[in-house]
Amino acid sequence: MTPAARLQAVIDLLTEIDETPRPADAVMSAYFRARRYIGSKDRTAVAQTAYAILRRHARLTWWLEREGRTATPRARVLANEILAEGKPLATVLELFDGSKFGPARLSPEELALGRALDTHTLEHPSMPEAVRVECPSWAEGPMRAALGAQFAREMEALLDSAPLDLRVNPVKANRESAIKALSRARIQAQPTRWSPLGLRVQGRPPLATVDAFKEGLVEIQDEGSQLVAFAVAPKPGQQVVDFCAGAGGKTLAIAALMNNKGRVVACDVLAGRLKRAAERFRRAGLHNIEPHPLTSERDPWVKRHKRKFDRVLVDAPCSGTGTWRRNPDSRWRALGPGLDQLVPLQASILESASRLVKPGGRLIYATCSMLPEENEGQIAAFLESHPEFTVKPVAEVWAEEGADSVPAEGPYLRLTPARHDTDGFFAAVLERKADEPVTAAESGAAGDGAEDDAAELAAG
Ligand SMILES: C[S@@+](CC[C@H](N)C(=O)[O-])C[C@H]1O[C@@H](n2cnc3c(N)ncnc32)[C@H](O)[C@@H]1O
Repeated sequence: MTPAARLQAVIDLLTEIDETPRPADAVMSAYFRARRYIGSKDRTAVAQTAYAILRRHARLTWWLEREGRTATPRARVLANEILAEGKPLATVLELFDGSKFGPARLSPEELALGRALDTHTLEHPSMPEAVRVECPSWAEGPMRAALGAQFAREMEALLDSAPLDLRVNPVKANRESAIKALSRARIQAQPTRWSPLGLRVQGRPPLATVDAFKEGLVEIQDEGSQLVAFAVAPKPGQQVVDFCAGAGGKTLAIAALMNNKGRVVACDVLAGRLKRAAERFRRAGLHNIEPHPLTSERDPWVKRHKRKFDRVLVDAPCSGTGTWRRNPDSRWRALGPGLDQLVPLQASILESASRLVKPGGRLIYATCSMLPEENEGQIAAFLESHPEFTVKPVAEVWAEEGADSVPAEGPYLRLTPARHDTDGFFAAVLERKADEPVTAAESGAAGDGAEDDAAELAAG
């Protein structure tokens, strides 16, 4: 591809991303799959530029609006070449060359825009801080509340691209043997700082073709996500529910920590996700996982299994603010329900899943959000109406597991990219009192009894 053709491909990609409600990485994969003739070097260059523009979205838009322009994909690419790539206008004119596969020549208005931006750089002294750190207006208040003086530092860290972390599967390997197996495929990996099973890989090797991955010695999992699984602290032989198992990332880690002994029920309302997760379970050599699709968080299955489980993990659907490094477009686009829907859903899931916990058992609530209303706020509201649960400090859980250091803050696990170089994660461990009697609400007298009771009778 010529440099001009690469630029046109970036414009095409950004146009598709703007026009569909699918995440940018899915759009990019589909785009390149449909154009197999694009070689790997070109693919990397095009994807890198497109991602860089997504990461500079607020700043590029600020400049364009300042010049009275709409932030179209073409305008953003033009502004990016000048402001962020530092190319002089004369060079940019050579790229917008009107050639067969290149971008059309600049219109007189675009030329005027180019002249106005020429010699400037991406950041400007009068740019508001939230724009400079790419924080969308809907998240600025809660992010400032959560991060205080660390707001700008954490937001800047969320602009980096995420490292590639692996979790060693203890059923098949240990860190040393996994590092050796990876090095045979010329992949360099270092132990991670916090997770005893974590490895951080250099670069972006194509893992799907590597034996250590295909044979289930390692799984791709952010170190923060691994730490959430450690906070569950499951024991071999226990009964565990992963209530929002999704693609099974944490289910795999939990089942492996149990060394294939006991049972992990992997639930989710999306049966398709659980089905796809089954292939990962097989590759990891884990036989103690039972997928169980739910109709909703109040599926009759919950009542039939109340107080049966030692550990219940609620890895709740959330705003995903902690994963902005990974999905740079997600902060700008409504790819799922908003906070006004998520917060009540999280509360409802937590409420329902809590019924599964046996006396003395633990309920672990986690999100990949950095917003207090999805995290501490949910725990405070839950504890208010559930005196039968108490907070078990994560540091205590860690100490019981023999781990020496834990990135806990107060009683909770609270990970942030700038401090821990992981995705942003929150986890709280709640323990049900061992001698707690069944309440009226639990026995079904609080409004949800009738249909559950009918289902329970039907199921015998
Ligand atoms: C944060 S994701 C889970 C990620 C997964 N635990 C992992 O580690 O790969 C949240 C999951 O909650 C599921 N979910 C959404 N609403 C739900 C509900 N009402 N009950 C149970 N799961 C739900 C979503 O389908 C999604 O897979």
